[in-house]
Amino acid sequence: MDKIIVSGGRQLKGTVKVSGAKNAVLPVIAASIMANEGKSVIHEVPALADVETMSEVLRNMNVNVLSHDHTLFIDSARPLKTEAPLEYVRKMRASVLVLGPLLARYGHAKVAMPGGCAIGSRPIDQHLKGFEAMGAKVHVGNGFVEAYTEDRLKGAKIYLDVPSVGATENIMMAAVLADGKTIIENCAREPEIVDLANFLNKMGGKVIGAGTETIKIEGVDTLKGTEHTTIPDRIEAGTFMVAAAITRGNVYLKGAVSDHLTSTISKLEEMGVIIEEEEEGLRVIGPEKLKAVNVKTLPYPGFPTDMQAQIMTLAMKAEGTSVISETVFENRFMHVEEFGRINGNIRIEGRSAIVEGPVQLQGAEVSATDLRAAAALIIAGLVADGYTRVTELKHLDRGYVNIVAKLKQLGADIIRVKDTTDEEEEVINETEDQITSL
Ligand SMILES: CC(=O)N[C@H]1[C@@H](OP(=O)(O)OP(=O)(O)OC[C@H]2O[C@@H](n3ccc(=O)[nH]c3=O)[C@H](O)[C@@H]2O)O[C@H](CO)[C@@H](O)[C@@H]1O
Ligand SMILES: C=C(OP(=O)(O)O)C(=O)O
Repeated sequence: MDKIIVSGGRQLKGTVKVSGAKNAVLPVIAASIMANEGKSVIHEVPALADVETMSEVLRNMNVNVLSHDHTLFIDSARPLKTEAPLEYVRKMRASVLVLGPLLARYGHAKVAMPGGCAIGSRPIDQHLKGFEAMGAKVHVGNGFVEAYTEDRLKGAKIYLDVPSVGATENIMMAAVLADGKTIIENCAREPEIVDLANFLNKMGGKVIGAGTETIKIEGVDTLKGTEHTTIPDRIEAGTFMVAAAITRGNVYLKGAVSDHLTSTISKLEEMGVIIEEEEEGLRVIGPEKLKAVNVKTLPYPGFPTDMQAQIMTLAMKAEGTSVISETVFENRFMHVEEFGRINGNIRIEGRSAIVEGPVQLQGAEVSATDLRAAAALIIAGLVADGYTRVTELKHLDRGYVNIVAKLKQLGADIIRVKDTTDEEEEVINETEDQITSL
């Protein structure tokens, strides 16, 4: 088991390039299998475990997927298998995004049923409701969800009970090849939805309204492969913004799109962080003193749940009481216990975390309970006394490209080691020696 060791106290300075967005590229890869002619070429693909898992899901279905230099070449022209087994869904819930494309192209899809996960129960009832409205029969049993239709899917009017990102994507993909018009109401408005709609339209689809509450799709008969560049990862950008702010640093985030980060920028500015828009990205300057803030996570354009743990780290260093409420997932405060280990002063009241600051964080061994908790704990380590050791890095590897190298490039004292105590101790001793000799 690998560990990341961070020694606190360095200000982050310099430039970092934002990678392509995990949550944009995964649905795009899933959608590409609807092409029955031509290859899809996807650029700015982040080198992440989730991208590898999604590529494996496709290969297992007989799709030809090649990866070279941040570009994926996907050829799905030959007949495909229409199943995705549990080994993939267990690694990555986004595997369920092949349901819509397979059902639309082949009239059949069988995918292992994703269970709950660390952050909540995460049902897929809204995805299935959409497929049923389009005429599919859906059967859930023996750990699988299977959807089938003898005729082509039919366009339908679908109202989502919650603006689910995954349900909007799955239904939008299925509807592109359906017969007639589909209207999805109360849909998710995330930039990743817009990116997927752009990709589908380049494949020959007819999708309008992505980015608003209502998406209208006119079904077409066939789709072909196309070329596409993944949008920059707004959550990775936000994570580095917090890292810059907490270390009183000065970091230029090349590629960060301010329009995708409005709520994050607004909350950081409320805390006193200086954010300047430059030609190709954002500059973030951390203040001497941070101010407490109240944050409530909401579907886009509200404050992202995927930034909740990171802003909580910042709140621990801010003067006063911050209230951080999580309304998207019912169990996304597991990092609070880990923050307690490093001297955080946080109590949970219902769906809110009450954060008293500022505290002097103290390095300790902490476990990354989910992807964003991993990033938040690393950020905490940047300003903690001594060494913070972060374990359970499998979550981190799903969603951050080279985070250690990127932070190091900005001046952080950070290293990733294999879990051999000797090696770890050696690294710590060497680092301590270096620091003493400065
Ligand atoms: C790969 C990807 O893009 N993941 C993102 C996506 O996840 P994902 O697409 O899984 O998240 P959803 O938007 O679907 O979930 C939001 C809420 O809706 C509920 N729900 C969802 C579907 C459904 O059929 N029924 C239902 O009740 C969920 O339990 C959750 O409480 O959006 C989340 C919310 O912004 C982000 O945290 C994830 O990073
Ligand atoms: C929750 C997340 O992702 P996923 O939906 O892939 O689990 C995330 O990116 O923070």
